[in-house]
Amino acid sequence: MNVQVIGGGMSVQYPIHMEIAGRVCVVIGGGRVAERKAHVLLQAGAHLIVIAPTLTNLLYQEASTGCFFWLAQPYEAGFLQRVRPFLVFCTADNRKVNRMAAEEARAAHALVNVADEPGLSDFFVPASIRRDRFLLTIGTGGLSPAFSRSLREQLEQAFPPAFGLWIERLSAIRQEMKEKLPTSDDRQAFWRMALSRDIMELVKAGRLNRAEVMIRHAIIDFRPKS
Ligand SMILES: C[C@@]1(CC(=O)O)c2cc3[nH]c(cc4nc(cc5[nH]c(cc(n2)[C@H]1CCC(=O)O)[C@@](C)(CC(=O)O)[C@@H]5CCC(=O)O)C(CC(=O)O)=C4CCC(=O)O)c(CCC(=O)O)c3CC(=O)O
Ligand SMILES: NC(=O)C1=CN([C@@H]2O[C@H](COP(=O)(O)OP(=O)(O)OC[C@H]3O[C@@H](n4cnc5c(N)ncnc54)[C@H](O)[C@@H]3O)[C@@H](O)[C@H]2O)C=CC1
Repeated sequence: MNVQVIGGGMSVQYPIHMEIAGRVCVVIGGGRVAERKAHVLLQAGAHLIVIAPTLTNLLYQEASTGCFFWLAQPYEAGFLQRVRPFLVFCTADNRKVNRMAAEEARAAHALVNVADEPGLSDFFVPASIRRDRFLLTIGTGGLSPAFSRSLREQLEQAFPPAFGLWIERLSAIRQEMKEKLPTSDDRQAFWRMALSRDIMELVKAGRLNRAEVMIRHAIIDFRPKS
């Protein structure tokens, strides 16, 4: 079969929320940047290995309680070939070490993030707001990480903890609607109508019961096309 690869050439990034639970991920370096990357990896359930001669105090405590495996030494060539990780983060404060590790990671078919040379990265880490399964991410294509952070700080308060519970409730109603409305077009029309601004305001105010009642009223009023 003759397969043609079509497209490519655009220099904007593809947004993706990745499942990494149980996958082996390696962070090289144990400083402030490593700490940020490691925490998001641990939250997502990665099997984390950190390779660094020194750790921040917080990472040291976490390593001591078994949150991740700490290889307490400088990065050594050959390690990534043996471990074959899924994701590799090069965050040493040494450009040569990061470059060498990135090259080896790529040879081992891992996806690589290089903290001091964005041009060598397969992906960037966005700023994020998480409320359980709800996840909002912000990126600038590497142009201004400080802007990503500042916007994240400004948006935090617009997403109260109730968001996590709310999407769990929506998921339950969604399952019910799959039975009530058999066609995908009707379900799409229903949710576009039901998730109104009023509902969003109720959720933001933590009034989840009231918001759910309004959605359930919308179910009664909804007239499917098919
Ligand atoms: C390309 C990318 C690669 C990657 O790391 O994935 C990258 C690269 C670099 N960052 C640098 C600096 C800073 N990074 C931050 C903060 C964050 N950086 C993050 C991501 C990313 N940073 C990716 C692009 C994301 C995007 O597209 O916007 C965040 C969002 C996520 C996270 O790291 O977890 C996290 C905020 C988390 C939060 O709080 O919400 C701050 C602000 C601060 O710390 O206050 C500064 C100082 C100010 C400044 O320089 O802007 C430098 C120069 C280093 C140097 O000068 O030595 C490089 C290298 C270069 O640009 O050459
Ligand atoms: N991408 C990003 O978000 C950012 C990237 N940076 C860049 O990231 C790098 C790290 O910054 P910080 O974490 O603030 O530095 P840091 O000084 O807090 O930590 C450096 C870490 O690298 C480790 N290290 C040094 N040599 C090593 C080796 N051979 N093998 C393994 N680990 C080694 C040290 O033990 C230490 O844990 C710098 O190059 C900095 O320019 C800085 C800020 C943000």
